[in-house]
Amino acid sequence: MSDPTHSDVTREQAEDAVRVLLRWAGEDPSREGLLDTPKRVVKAYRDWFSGYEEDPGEYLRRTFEEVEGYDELVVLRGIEFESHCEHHMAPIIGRAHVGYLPDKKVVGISKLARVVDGFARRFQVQEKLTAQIAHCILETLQPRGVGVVIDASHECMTTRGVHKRGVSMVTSQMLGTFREDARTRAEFLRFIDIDGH
Ligand SMILES: Nc1nc2c(ncn2[C@@H]2O[C@H](COP(=O)(O)OP(=O)(O)OP(=O)(O)O)[C@@H](O)[C@H]2O)c(=O)[nH]1
Repeated sequence: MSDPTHSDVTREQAEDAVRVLLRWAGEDPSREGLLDTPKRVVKAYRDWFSGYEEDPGEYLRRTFEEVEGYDELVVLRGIEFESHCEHHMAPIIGRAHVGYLPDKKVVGISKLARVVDGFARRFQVQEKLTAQIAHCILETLQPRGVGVVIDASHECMTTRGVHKRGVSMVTSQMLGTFREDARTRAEFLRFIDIDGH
């Protein structure tokens, strides 16, 4: 496990910060059950926040030329993701639905899920996450339109704060034809049928 390339904080310092939080909560970080906890937490953070090491747009650079004639809607729905809210550093668990109307360039479909993860694995606000995914696809793939809908639950309001379970937040970002043409947008929304998930 290496330190993030952009960070000026070492792994040892990050582990010390975890020990401080444990002590602050009333724990003894030197008791046996907690000895390896700082190491585990830092490892988990490298996983949860690996998005800072990525340029998600890079996933969309390789396109399929053989399918250049395809000019209808492409939708990947129900992309599970895990993120963390930047307010409480609590998990955001949800699904993203991503569609685009190609203009010559078509990508490998898994790359849309990689773009979602690249932005989700950072500290986020759901509206920002939704917009970042849509704008990244628009700028890199230059399709005629992009639509992103995210349906997610925020642990900052289920396990703490207002303690409301079974609540999900839905956000959408429509760009290009998805914004301008009601029929394209309606077809996308019909395809994703978010209540069906
Ligand atoms: N719009 C939006 N709000 C979010 C998101 N994630 C967390 N929040 C909200 O951010 C707000 C932060 O409000 P504050 O009043 O500063 O924080 P707080 O005292 O912890 O608020 P409570 O959660 O109400 O206890 C809360 O209302 C959260 O529910 C998100 O992705 N989008």
